Amino acid sequence: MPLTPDWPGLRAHAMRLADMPLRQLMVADPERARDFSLRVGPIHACFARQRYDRDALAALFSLAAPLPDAFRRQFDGGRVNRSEDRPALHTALRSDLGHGAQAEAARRSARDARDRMAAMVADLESSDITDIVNIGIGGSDLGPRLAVQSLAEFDRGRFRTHFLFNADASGVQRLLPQLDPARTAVVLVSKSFGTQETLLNGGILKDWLAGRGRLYAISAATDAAIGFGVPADRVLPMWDWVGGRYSLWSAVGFTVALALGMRRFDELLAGAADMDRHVLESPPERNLAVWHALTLVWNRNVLGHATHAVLPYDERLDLLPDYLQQLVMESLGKTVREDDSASPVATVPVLWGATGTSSQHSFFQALHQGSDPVPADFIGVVTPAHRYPQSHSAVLANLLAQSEALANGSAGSSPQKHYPGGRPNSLLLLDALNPRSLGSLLAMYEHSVYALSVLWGVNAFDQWGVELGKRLAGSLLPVLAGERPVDAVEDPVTRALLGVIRARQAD
Ligand SMILES: O=P(O)(O)OC[C@H]1O[C@H](O)[C@H](O)[C@@H](O)[C@@H]1O
Repeated sequence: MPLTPDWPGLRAHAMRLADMPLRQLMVADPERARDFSLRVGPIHACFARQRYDRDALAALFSLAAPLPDAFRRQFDGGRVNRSEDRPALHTALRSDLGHGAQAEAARRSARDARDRMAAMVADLESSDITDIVNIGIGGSDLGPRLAVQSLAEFDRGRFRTHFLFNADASGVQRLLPQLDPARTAVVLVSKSFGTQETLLNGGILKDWLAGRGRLYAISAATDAAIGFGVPADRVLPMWDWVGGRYSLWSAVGFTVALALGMRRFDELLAGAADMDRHVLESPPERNLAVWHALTLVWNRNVLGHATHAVLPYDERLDLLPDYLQQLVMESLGKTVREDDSASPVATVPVLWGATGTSSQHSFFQALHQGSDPVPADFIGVVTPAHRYPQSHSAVLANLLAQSEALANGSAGSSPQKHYPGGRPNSLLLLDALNPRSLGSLLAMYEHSVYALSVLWGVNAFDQWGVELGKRLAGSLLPVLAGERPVDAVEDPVTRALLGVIRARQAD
């Protein structure tokens, strides 16, 4: 049963704790820092700075009853994507925990694709190709770009990698002069092979290659990719049972494998598989994804916080907030439940964020003294990959200080200098940032998102909300190209704006 606004006792707990300073919760329960923490593989998670105590937490965990079965259903290939009547078997791309024919068949396809991908990586390595251009958007871009960027220390340097994602061709214009078409491999990543941005950039690059270099595609629409001009033996598969934002673990990670090598790519998958096992086999109270999801429910539905920040204290994780925005907001940005009823409770918070320490010098003022408390996930890395220990100590000191300051606040000498505190946050500390720990971290968020979708009763695996804008853009394209008159546009505001654009372009 999805959540309803009258969950037993939760609001009563929240009211009981409403006036209690977060600092007081620590004083009242000296074991809290230890007991509100969880270690899973390379991740130490700390929930001690959330606005709940043991009794409230116990009540919150009572919501987790449906989750173990729901996880099992997803891993086994149950049709958890109800609106499209499909399973969501991204877990079969990296672990062998799913039972039954569906999961087994998915694993077989995934293994075949991985082996073909490994052969293609080896073939490219022994070629004279120097540059890889990955073209995709959303789930066909953010995962590979995040992995390549955040794991740059593991890049073997065999290829230079580039990413084109936006319809805005400024990126293409800047990139092409740096490349030699004869030594460039273009990788088109598109599950649907119908995405406007990808086809636009792909078309430009295909013309520029003019038969030189190499063209690859990763797609579930193999025929469309071949029709576009990609040789059949250079098309790697995707499947309708993997959502774009859950697809890093598939051949969508081709560019990651080219940058880091297959061994590192397999480590990324192994890290995700470690988290899969943890999530599937741990009881809710010791289950990191469940605890993470319930904490979000507490902050969103019980305390009413409308936004949530992700604050990685490591510049290599610069793209993580963007990646999680798609994962969380595209999966959970829905208010109609799977049975078509309207959700009686709020669902996804606006997720946003940026790396510390730089964001401390931009938006942290509002986090400390703004009118809306913003719950946050602080993400830190214990051991750096560089040889500047003083800098790293500074980063960790700031991470710990900000988490503490937001939670505890401080009485000021004047109202202007008063820090109210009471701003809840969690910490996720990775031992080090490497393929395995990144895989575990991303998989944890995936499972947390799925748990939330079960609790809210929404489908985490469709994204109907993005279609209307695409349709409208498609109908405006001929007008902008001058093939249809502006007058044919129905909406008066769009019509007026098109008039302005036309007039300016004619100047
Ligand atoms: O991989 P593609 O089919 O090109 O899709 C790329 C992206 O575009 C769509 O608009 C969806 O909102 C995303 O979920 C998807 O990842």
